[in-house]
Formats: sequence, structure tokens, C-alpha cells
Amino acid sequence: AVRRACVLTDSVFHKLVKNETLTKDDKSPVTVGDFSAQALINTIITRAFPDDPIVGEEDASDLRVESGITLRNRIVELANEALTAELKQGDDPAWGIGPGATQTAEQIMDVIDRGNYGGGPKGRMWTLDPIDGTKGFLRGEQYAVCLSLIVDSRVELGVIGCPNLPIDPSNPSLGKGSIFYAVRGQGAWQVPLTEPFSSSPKRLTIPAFTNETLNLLESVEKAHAKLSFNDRVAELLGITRPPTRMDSQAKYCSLARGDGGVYLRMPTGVGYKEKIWDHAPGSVLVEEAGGVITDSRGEPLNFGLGRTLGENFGVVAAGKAVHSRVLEAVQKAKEEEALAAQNAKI
Ligand SMILES: Nc1ncnc2c1ncn2[C@@H]1O[C@H](COP(=O)(O)O)[C@@H](O)[C@H]1OP(=O)(O)O
Ligand SMILES: [Mg+2]
Ligand SMILES: [Mg+2]
Ligand SMILES: [Mg+2]
Repeated sequence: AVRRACVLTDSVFHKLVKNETLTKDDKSPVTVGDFSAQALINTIITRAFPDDPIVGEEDASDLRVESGITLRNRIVELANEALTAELKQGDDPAWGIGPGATQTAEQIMDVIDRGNYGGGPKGRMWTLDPIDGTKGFLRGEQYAVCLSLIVDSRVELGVIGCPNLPIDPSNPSLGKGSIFYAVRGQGAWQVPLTEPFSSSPKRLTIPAFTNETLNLLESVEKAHAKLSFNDRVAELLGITRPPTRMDSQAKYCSLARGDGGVYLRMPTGVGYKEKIWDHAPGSVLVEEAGGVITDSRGEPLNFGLGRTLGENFGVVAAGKAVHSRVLEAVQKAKEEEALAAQNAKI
């Protein structure tokens, strides 16, 4: 499902025109690529696991009204193109894909809305972010197709497709596009996007870092994370390498294979709540690569609270040894901030 969605989003990027993007109520963009990829993946999950609910980012309400007709028609066309594309290794026609698997507009809208599940502490559920990092996607930079399976609040499986991420940053000639995945207890792995089943998966482990090699992975978008706080944490840790900025859960993939040493995401203070689909796949990937992920207090992320992670204390992910040092630096930077705020009041 993730492979097929990556082919879809990559082809949408090259065909995208100006009026194919909407601005949602929270001011974030959503494109025909997000909707059609959610239709595609929800179709496959629904056919393979009919009883499983899905917590998906997008919903079809904006497409069901008069003003959404043009966008809806385009999404139906793109979703059907992706659904009916020829079967590849690993595909099963019972999943509603392959030549002839066309759906009506109504079916496409309904299957997008299979992502409306509210989440919660008990039972099996999938999380889906059809395009994570939509702003990166629109810039032609990093984005990711992100899927996870949660059972009783614990992430058991995470799959992240990164069409624009170099396969090996130290060897650019290998090109771009990988799928990263982890099954709880079975390790973290990387396979090429083009041939995910016929090449042997590469096992990922977070390497050891020194102060010279350590660096931060952080958002491109200033509105998504408090980057000035990251700078202070880096300073406290004695980090000299500049941060690596990239959109989406590609940051978790980069962390899992050692391209960067710490993923630090602190709230900007405007009340934004982090969504479970933005961290569930990445969290199991990092843990299976030998890392630790918590909020900035050192508490585990709680995937059983509903569609969000609840009150926002940020995210800290890193290899085991580095993680405890980062938490200490984060506490120190928070204390400094509190003191400065107090002084400003006086
Ligand atoms: N105001 C916000 N604060 C934090 N994250 C946000 C905000 N608005 C959208 N996001 C989500 O942050 C994630 C990307 O952030 P980054 O790339 O900086 O890590 C995406 O999941 C994006 O949603 P989306 O999936 O719609 O792109
Ligand atoms: Mg979005
Ligand atoms: Mg997202
Ligand atoms: Mg998204």
C-alpha cells in the first residue's frame, strides 16, 4: 500500500497545478495527492483487514460540497489511476487493486472517510498520514507516506515511504526513494522503493556519536517547532555540526540509520497538539533501531488518547546514550527560559 501510494504522490507532484491544493481550517495545505493517497491506502487496508478502524489525517467533507467538485473529480481520477495500476510483486487483487478495480466517486469519498476513527486506548487500529510534510512535498523536498498499526496503545508496525530521500546519503549515485519499516521485536529495516520485495532489506541501527559527529534533525517550518530552543540545546550539548532541517517523518528514518543523532521537536506555544499519525510509525522505527523516544519530560508518548498525543510536551528521539544527555540539556534550557520569563515580568 505504501509503495503504491509513493508512486502515486510522486507522479502527482510532477503533474500538480495551482488549483489542486486546499487550505484546511488549521491553515495547513492539503493537495489532491493527500486525498487520493488516503483513498488508495484505506482501500487496501479495508480489503485486507475489514474490521480494523483507521485513524487517517484527511476527510472528504470539503469534497462532498458543491465547491469541491473540481477537486473531487481530479482525486477520483488520480485514485483510480493508482488503484488500477498493474499488479506488482507482493500485490494481491483481493485488496481492491489491479486492472479493473475502478471505484465510483461515492466509493472514493466513503473510503477516504474510513479514516475518521477517533482512536483510543484499546484494540487494533491503523494510523495513516498519506502525505506527511505536505509543505515539503509542495517544495519538491522531503515528505513521507506514513502508516502504522497500533494494538492496545502500543505501536506494533510502522511503515514510512520516502520517495525523495537519498537511498544512501554517502553515495548519491544510488538515487532516491526508500521504504523504512519496523515490526516490534523484529528490527528496523530499509528497502528501495522501486524493488521493495526483491532486494535484501538493510537492517538499521543508530550508531554511537561523539560531540563532533552529533547533530540535530529538525523541522524546516518555523511554525512547526521551536528552532531557537533547539539552538540552545545544541549549544548546551557542545554540538558543533549545524542542524539538518527536513520536513516530515523522514527525520525519524534519518535518525534510525544514523544520518543525524537527535530528533528534537519542541512546541511553539500556540496550543498545537501533535497527531498520532505524525509519530507512531517513526516511534517504532527508532525504538527498533535501538533508540529511545519520549516527550521533553522523559515520559513515553501515549498513542491511546485519541487522534492526538494530548497536551504537547514535544518529542525527543535519539540513541540510548545520547537521549539522556539531550533530556538533561532540554531541562536546563527550559529552566533558563522560565527564569528569563520571570525576569522579563519583573
Ligand atoms: N502548527 C503546527 N505545528 C506543528 N506541526 C504541524 C503544524 N501544522 C502542521 N503540522 C504537521 O507537522 C508535520 C510536519 O512537520 P515537520 O515537517 O516540520 O516535521 C506534519 O505532520 C504537519 O502536517 P502534514 O502531515 O499536514 O504535513
Ligand atoms: Mg496535513
Ligand atoms: Mg503529518
Ligand atoms: Mg499529512
